[in-house]
Amino acid sequence: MDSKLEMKSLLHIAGEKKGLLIVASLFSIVSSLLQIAPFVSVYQIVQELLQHAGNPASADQRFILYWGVFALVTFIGALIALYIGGMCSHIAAFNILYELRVRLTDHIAKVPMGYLTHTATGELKKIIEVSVEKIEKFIAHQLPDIVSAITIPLLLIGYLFWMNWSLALVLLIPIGIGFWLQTQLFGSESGQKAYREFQHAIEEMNATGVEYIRGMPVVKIFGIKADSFLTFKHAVAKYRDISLRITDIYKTPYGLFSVVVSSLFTFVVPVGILLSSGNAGSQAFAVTFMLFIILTPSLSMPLLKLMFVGSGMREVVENKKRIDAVFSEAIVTEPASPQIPVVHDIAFKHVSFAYEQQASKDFKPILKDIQFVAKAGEMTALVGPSGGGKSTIASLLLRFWDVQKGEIAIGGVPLREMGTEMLMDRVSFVFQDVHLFYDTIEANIRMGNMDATQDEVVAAAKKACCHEFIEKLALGYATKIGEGGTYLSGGEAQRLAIARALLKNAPILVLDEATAYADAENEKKIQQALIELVKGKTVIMIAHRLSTIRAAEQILVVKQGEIVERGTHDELRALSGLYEQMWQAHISSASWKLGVKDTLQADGMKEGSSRESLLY
Ligand SMILES: Nc1ncnc2c1ncn2[C@@H]1O[C@H](COP(=O)(O)OP(=O)(O)OP(=O)(O)O)[C@@H](O)[C@H]1O
Repeated sequence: MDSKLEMKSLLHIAGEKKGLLIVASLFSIVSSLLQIAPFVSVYQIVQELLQHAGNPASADQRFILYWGVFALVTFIGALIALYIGGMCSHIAAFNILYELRVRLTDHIAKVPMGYLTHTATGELKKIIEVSVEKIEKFIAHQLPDIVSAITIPLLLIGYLFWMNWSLALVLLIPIGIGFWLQTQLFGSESGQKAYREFQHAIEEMNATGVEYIRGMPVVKIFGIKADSFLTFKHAVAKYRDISLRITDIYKTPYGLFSVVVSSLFTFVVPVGILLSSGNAGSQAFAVTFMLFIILTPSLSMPLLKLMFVGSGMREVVENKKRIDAVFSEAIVTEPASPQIPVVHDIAFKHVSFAYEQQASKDFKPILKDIQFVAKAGEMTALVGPSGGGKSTIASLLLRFWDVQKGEIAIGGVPLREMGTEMLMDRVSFVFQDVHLFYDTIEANIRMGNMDATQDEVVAAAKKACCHEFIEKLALGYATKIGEGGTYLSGGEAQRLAIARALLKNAPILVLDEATAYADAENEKKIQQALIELVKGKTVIMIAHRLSTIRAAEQILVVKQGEIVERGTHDELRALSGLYEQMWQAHISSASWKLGVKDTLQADGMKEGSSRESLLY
């Protein structure tokens, strides 16, 4: 993006509070002008004193007093204007910050839920906090600075030209050199590339640094030396190299620019002396010359400020791009008049899906032509090798993503025609990673149904085998989860999630590896809780332990994004295919652990399993 477009896109954000920002910029200019005014007073007073150099007592006291008061008043005025300008730009900036954050969170609430993965949430948090803050800083501080840094030198140079054009012309030489150096500094392709790499290196170092600290337990447990955390080490080394390179690129033009712009009067003085030597006795020229010497430092300040505008602007443009990327994320379309499904069977009709867009070079279909019906009130189990696409099928049913080909329907109503709210009303899910909120146990269960009475919450907890451990806590249902409260085991958290789903009592249930974290004692309780949960529901269950889904009405074997086998447990075993291999592997791993007989009993794999007992 070239600098004009950069500025345009920034002004577009700023434009939302245009009026306030114009007022802020005007006050910023007024303040800068008023800050120069005392120098004019000094000029007038010195001129008066010089005119009466022979007899200073004869100088016009009232004139001197007038310019003295003028200096004081303009100085106070400059402070007031600075304050008002600052207030206006800050009010505008904080309003923009507020509106931007509200719009961002609003948009995020409408994007597909699958977008909010673990990594994306960290990145989103950074965008909402840091990127928006950078925009606020730019608008509150840099925008008024840019305006005054441009207008003040222009006005000053105009004034100095009016006073003495030949001397003023001399000033343009170092200023011109300064601007040329600026373009060398920030405008060159190599400079811009180095800056981008520098920013990237900082981000990489931050990200790997956080990862390094998070991974510290693994590093310690496995006795890995810190040196072997190579990604972080490389990131730090890369940052060091780029910092040195960027310093090397910038040091000469940066140093020269600072020197040239800070010492404007070293150019003015020799020329002034030269001109005054031809003007011997001209007191008026001497006084003008002095004015130049007084005013040139005021010219240097805004020019020096401008130098940092380039790098500051680039940073803010990068952050604006990140914000735009969130806004460009497509939102979930909602039907104008949602249709209500009457029955709750689920149909996947020729569904194909890829996480990437079709146009992306990484496009790789994860699901290919998935076709099945999960009948209402029955259990459909998804099994198969890891990475085959089971969780993806479940997440498509929850509309975490929209399918690219085919259609998913509940009771004949396509998900897109149903509306997210209606869909969420009809589906409960218990995932392997249970998310509990930093709130009381009761509030966490109640999330299943905000209107539930306390008795209903307790009843759900009892059915989900949570009541016992909750009662043992000092504050019972009022115990907070997380920091300052209690920490739950994986199995307890999962039972709490089941209680939540029980309270919701939705007709469709999606279970993903619900017993993943459980020990033998916990698992038995989870299974009991699940028996309560699945009663009369349409269930989609992802399971690795085949014994848990043995009595499912339908088992789908998913491999590399395709359903390769389907049927009941017995039908699939009779096929002697992948399911049979998995079943044999399951049996032998169980017998390896406990001995077949014990395991079969522990798993409830008795002949004639019914749906009620399938989860044992
Ligand atoms: N958010 C995502 N973005 C991109 N690819 C993904 C995402 N989630 C999963 N995948 C990929 O999709 C494929 C199927 O993953 P999925 O989790 O559906 O398989 P699975 O059968 O449930 O595996 P497991 O049994 O190990 O949980 C994998 O190759 C995985 O890398």
